Amino acid sequence: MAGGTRVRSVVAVIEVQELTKRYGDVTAVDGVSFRLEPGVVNGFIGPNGAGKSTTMRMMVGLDRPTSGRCLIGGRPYRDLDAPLRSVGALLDAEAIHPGRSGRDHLRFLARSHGIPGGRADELLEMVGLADAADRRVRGYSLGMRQRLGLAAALLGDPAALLLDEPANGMDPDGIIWIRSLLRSLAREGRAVLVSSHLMGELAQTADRLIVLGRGRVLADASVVELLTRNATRTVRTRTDQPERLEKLLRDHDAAVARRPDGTLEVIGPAAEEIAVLAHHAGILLFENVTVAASLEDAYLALTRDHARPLAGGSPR
Ligand SMILES: Nc1ncnc2c1ncn2[C@@H]1O[C@H](COP(=O)(O)OP(=O)(O)OP(=O)(O)O)[C@@H](O)[C@H]1O
Repeated sequence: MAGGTRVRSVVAVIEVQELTKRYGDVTAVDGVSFRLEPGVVNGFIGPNGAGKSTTMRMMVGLDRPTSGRCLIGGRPYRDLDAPLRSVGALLDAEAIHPGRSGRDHLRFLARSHGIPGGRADELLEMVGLADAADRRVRGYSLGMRQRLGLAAALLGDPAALLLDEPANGMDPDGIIWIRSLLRSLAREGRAVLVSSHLMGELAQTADRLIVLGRGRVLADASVVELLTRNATRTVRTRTDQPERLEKLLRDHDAAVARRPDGTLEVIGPAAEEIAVLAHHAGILLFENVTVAASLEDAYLALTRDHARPLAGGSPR
């Protein structure tokens, strides 16, 4: 990829400071602060309507904050000398002019920013659109538009990337491709912010996760920290005396749920402690395993009470 080895002149640290956006009675973004460092993939995750897109739009000056600011290498986006070299953004893949070909779209953007036209062809190749480059964007699928949007975001070889749901509309191969692309962009020293409302899309890609709910940051931590702090360890235990074991565990302050097949799901004691208790009580265990805590569980636990009621429906 272009620019991988050269020293970057643009500082990629991005500081979002107390950003707030109100639309009438709705506070879409409510005092959001975070910092993006070079070389890190930051997952920006939250339920529908949490305020991810609005935050990202404000970061590049597409929406005006009610209060707060975003500084890119110490300056607001509008004051950057070469914005496309500082921040590449994919915010709305549908916004591309439908009558132009993919190649014309990129060449037009390149020309208006003083970037050589050859860079457009290089990027079309990289995002897998070389064969479709001369077709009108009108005929592109959503996944193809996302690829074109990504190429546009990368035109200026930017130090930071803001990508709003880039995997939306991509096929499984596309999703795998985008994961490895984001990792390699970060390895080259770029700061990456990538949003999704699906933890599965970010779990294997992000180093850090910024979790948003109802316009507020609920967590900003590394994937490992988030897992240890928020996921609950469960032990699955099977015995021929489930009633006795359940009572014994409850007497030792464990939370126990009995499943229809008779296995017990235990929250509290570790598998070793359960084995020792059962042994002393003369209860035989057929199975006693720790069920790995998933990032999805941690995310759900965090956002459970922070889904925004969506118009015409109940809170999700
Ligand atoms: N132009 C607007 N006018 C009025 N309300 C808006 C506008 N843009 C966003 N909102 C509201 O702000 C809130 C945050 O929306 P936003 O699109 O930023 O959330 P999101 O986290 O990106 O959601 P999704 O995952 O669904 O894309 C929502 O309640 C939304 O309805």
